[in-house]
Amino acid sequence: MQTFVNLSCAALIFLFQVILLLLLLLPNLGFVNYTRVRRMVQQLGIIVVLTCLFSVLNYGVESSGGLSYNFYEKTCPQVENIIRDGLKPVFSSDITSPAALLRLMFHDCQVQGCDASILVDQDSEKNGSSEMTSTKNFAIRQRETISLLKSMVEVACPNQVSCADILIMAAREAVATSGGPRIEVPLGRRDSSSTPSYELANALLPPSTIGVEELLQIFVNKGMSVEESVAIMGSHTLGVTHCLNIKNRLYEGEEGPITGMEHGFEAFLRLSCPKNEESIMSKSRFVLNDPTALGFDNLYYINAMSGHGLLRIDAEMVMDSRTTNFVRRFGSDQEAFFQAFSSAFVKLSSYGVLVGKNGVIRKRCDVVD
Ligand code: HEM
Ligand SMILES: [Ca+2]
Ligand SMILES: [Ca+2]
Repeated sequence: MQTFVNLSCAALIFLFQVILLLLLLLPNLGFVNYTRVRRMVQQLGIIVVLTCLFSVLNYGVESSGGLSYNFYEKTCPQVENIIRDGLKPVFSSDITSPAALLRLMFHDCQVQGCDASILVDQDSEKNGSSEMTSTKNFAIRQRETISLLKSMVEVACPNQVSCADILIMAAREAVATSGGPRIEVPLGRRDSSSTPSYELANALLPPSTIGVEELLQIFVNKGMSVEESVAIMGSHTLGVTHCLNIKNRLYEGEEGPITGMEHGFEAFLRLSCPKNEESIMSKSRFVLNDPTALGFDNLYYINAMSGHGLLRIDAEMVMDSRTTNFVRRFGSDQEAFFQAFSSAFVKLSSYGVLVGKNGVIRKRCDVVD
């Protein structure tokens, strides 16, 4: 879009220059008042230049909530390469790390915006226990990878790049490396200087039981369309869900078949997640989010349509009249999913961020001074 604005402006300005040149060069035809026409064209030209300047500047700021696509151009031009190279050994030593990094990003952004608050390990005197102690953050992993990347970035460009931006860039790499789209993300986030309480995290992170209504409330409030809200749930094309997050759907108060779940799959889940298991194994049992849990593809939608979705939201999105067409389209057109996912990712990662003089650039991601 920004390129489009720039190109249109350049084209308009060029057109006015050509008209002015023609007016200067063409022989005076007598029946046209050239001085008046030239003055009019000049005035119009000035208006076009000013409007263009305004919209180009304005677009850069407004489109991404104060973030920009070339934020570290002068202060740390190599930052994206450092992140990409730094992640290679992480991705190859732990094939499940891309899923963890993508979820980490959502859980940071959902509580007080994408400000790296989730990385802080200190309890705050004012707020009590840190956000990570919330049960909703169960099985959140890979926080230490962001600290590792931060230490690499600090060597090259000290005190310039926020942990919040590093987290977004890492999540973007996670999607791309798993076969998903390569998303251009605007940068310039700053880190929170305090850690929110675990109560805030508890209140803001969605429970595993939400339906379409709550889903739309969460994401439409962040400026997403219904299509983008359905697309961001496609994140569940990666990773796993632990049994404790689906037990309520499988067992609680359910005698008959589970709404929207195929019988064979229901039987499989009951076997994979036994009801009254007391052993230490029970907490670590999990099932795949979709059959290609390491690949970022559109199988999540195809899977949900065949009644193999794990969470209530997976089944409801297929049945609800507001979302069903998008689920179908993403299931049959991966490119459409990738496009909507990319714009949803940018919106999620730009919502309510700290920019400019707000927030800080932390020295260490796990500590606020
Ligand atoms: C708003 C509705 C959402 C709900 C109710 C939800 C719920 C869940 C649950 C229950 C799990 C399983 C956690 C576990 O048991 O280990 C999970 C995993 C995951 N979620 Fe979500 N989620 C939502 C949105 C998102 C969004 C917006 C993203 C990314 C932008 C995301 C990315 C992931 C990923 C990648 C995993 C797999 C993590 C792993 O394997 O380590 N989720 N989600
Ligand atoms: Ca946060
Ligand atoms: Ca997949």
